[in-house]
Amino acid sequence: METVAPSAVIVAIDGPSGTGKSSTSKAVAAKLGLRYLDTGAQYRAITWWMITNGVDTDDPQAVAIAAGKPTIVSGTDPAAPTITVDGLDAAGPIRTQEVTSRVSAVSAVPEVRTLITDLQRSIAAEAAQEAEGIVVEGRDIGTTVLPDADLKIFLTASAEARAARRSGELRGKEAADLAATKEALIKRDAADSGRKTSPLAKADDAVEVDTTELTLDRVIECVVTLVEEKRAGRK
Ligand SMILES: Nc1ncnc2c1ncn2[C@@H]1O[C@H](COP(=O)(O)OP(=O)(O)O)[C@@H](O)[C@H]1O
Ligand SMILES: Nc1ccn([C@@H]2O[C@H](COP(=O)(O)OP(=O)(O)O)[C@@H](O)[C@H]2O)c(=O)n1
Repeated sequence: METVAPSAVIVAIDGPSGTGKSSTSKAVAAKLGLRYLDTGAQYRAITWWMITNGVDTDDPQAVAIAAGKPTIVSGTDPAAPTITVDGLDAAGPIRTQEVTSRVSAVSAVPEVRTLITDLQRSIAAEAAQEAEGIVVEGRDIGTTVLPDADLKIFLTASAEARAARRSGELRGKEAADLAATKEALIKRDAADSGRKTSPLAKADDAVEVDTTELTLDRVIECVVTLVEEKRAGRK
């Protein structure tokens, strides 16, 4: 029988791009001594591998055939999360506009989702056994990857607020104007929400938090309180 640390807590945080999933999840995990997993980084990593290995990301069959080839490893320290592909540091390359524009097509391929979902579940199981638990952020964590999570959060925010946050992060030659950022973001949300396999969706039992008018600190505080309430309720 699996041994799970008695206090281990599994937190799923989902939502569209720019709602604050990564910032919130990292901070909550750091504050509460939990591990942290950025599942979007894993889909970005496999997409980066497809691009650098000449796989046509618009060809689902080609992506499916290649899906098992790269080895993706995620480091789950919230203070310094890492991601490698075949031993190479992928943290920088996975954030390019090219990867961002192709990741929805790659992540919609069922073979890709099966492989990455299995990887995510094994990382979460390890964190529940060997650590205090984990905060896992993505699009389908509460609905599909970890349906038995102790706490599920679904973050939302207006498209305007999300685009403003995202374009504030872009620098130099990759800087896009606000309208273009908003358009790209809405297109990616539509692809992620509309795909057949495990679309972006709020789980029925998730707590929805609209972050449009909230500071990041306020969102973090709110999620920390919810996790603490969960832990207290189990004692
Ligand atoms: N509530 C908030 N108010 C203002 N800015 C925020 C808020 N939450 C996150 N941000 C900022 O928005 C950007 C995107 O946040 P991020 O956590 O990467 O979102 P996601 O992981 O959902 O795409 C970051 O620059 C972050 O600092
Ligand atoms: N659990 C997840 C996480 C991400 N993804 C895919 O990966 C992409 C990148 O996710 P991300 O979290 O890095 O995106 P941002 O919101 O940070 O821009 C998403 O647009 C989805 O296509 C997914 O399909 N399922």
